[in-house]
Amino acid sequence: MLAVESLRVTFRRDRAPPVEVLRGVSLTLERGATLGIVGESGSGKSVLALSVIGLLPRNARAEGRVLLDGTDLLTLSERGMRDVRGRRIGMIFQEPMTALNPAMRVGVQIAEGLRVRRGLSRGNARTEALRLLDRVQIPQAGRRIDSYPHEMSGGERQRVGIAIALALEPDLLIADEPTTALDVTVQAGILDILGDLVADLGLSLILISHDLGVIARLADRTLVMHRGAEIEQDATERVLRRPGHDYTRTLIDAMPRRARATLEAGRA
Ligand SMILES: Nc1ncnc2c1ncn2[C@@H]1O[C@H](COP(=O)(O)OP(=O)(O)OP(=O)(O)O)[C@@H](O)[C@H]1O
Repeated sequence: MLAVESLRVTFRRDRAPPVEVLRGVSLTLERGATLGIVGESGSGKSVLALSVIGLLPRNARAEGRVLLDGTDLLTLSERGMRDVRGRRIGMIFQEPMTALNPAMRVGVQIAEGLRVRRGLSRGNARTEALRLLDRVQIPQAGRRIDSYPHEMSGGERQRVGIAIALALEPDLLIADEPTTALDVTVQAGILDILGDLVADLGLSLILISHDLGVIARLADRTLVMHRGAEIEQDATERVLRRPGHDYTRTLIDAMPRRARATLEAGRA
């Protein structure tokens, strides 16, 4: 469903030469599949995600093609891209607090997209918001629907972020470091939810993380990035068992001990 072809992104800077931060990256993603993108900070993972959803800053120039079911998103107008964003491609960010309005009850925030973009009545939008909160496993959703973001834990806020993305029924979700701000047990819960959504709803998922342990839990295929370029891209199991590059080996060595133990057990 998604094919990125030779994507180059350059940032213009005042009086300094432009910097190329993506240097010809290509990837493909099948419907219902999960692609992991891993690499250290600054390798270009977020810039790649922003290119796909058309949210690059104004000083950026993108070349290449980003094909969603054959349509090149880089050629769409801002208005055309607004239709794609949310409805076709949902985005989940690292820090859910920045994506949520602190002064609005979470149920209202989920319902807003349902009313404005899916045309649901106020009552139906609330019912659907409740169903979505259940879907992302917020306990006592009937009561929590009227909570404000600050009344929820970090993990619950991220679940609300996922519910907001799901509300528009996208067929592709991009999760950029969705668990980095959370502690390990909460992290596992969020990853389980994302895995269930892919399995139950047939969503495609791009999961971005600097942590190969996170990627290994969910991704069928993994793209390893370094300094804006692809290092390798293959079935996740292959990347983990037979890394084709020293850089990938460094990332495997940096995996938390527990994730590595699971991997070793799988190998034995
Ligand atoms: N608005 C911008 N203007 C100029 N350079 C930028 C801008 N945004 C990102 N960059 C540069 O692009 C490069 C890639 O950044 P990006 O955020 O994609 O990395 P990343 O792999 O997602 O890292 P992190 O995990 O820290 O977010 C970095 O060198 C960064 O400094």
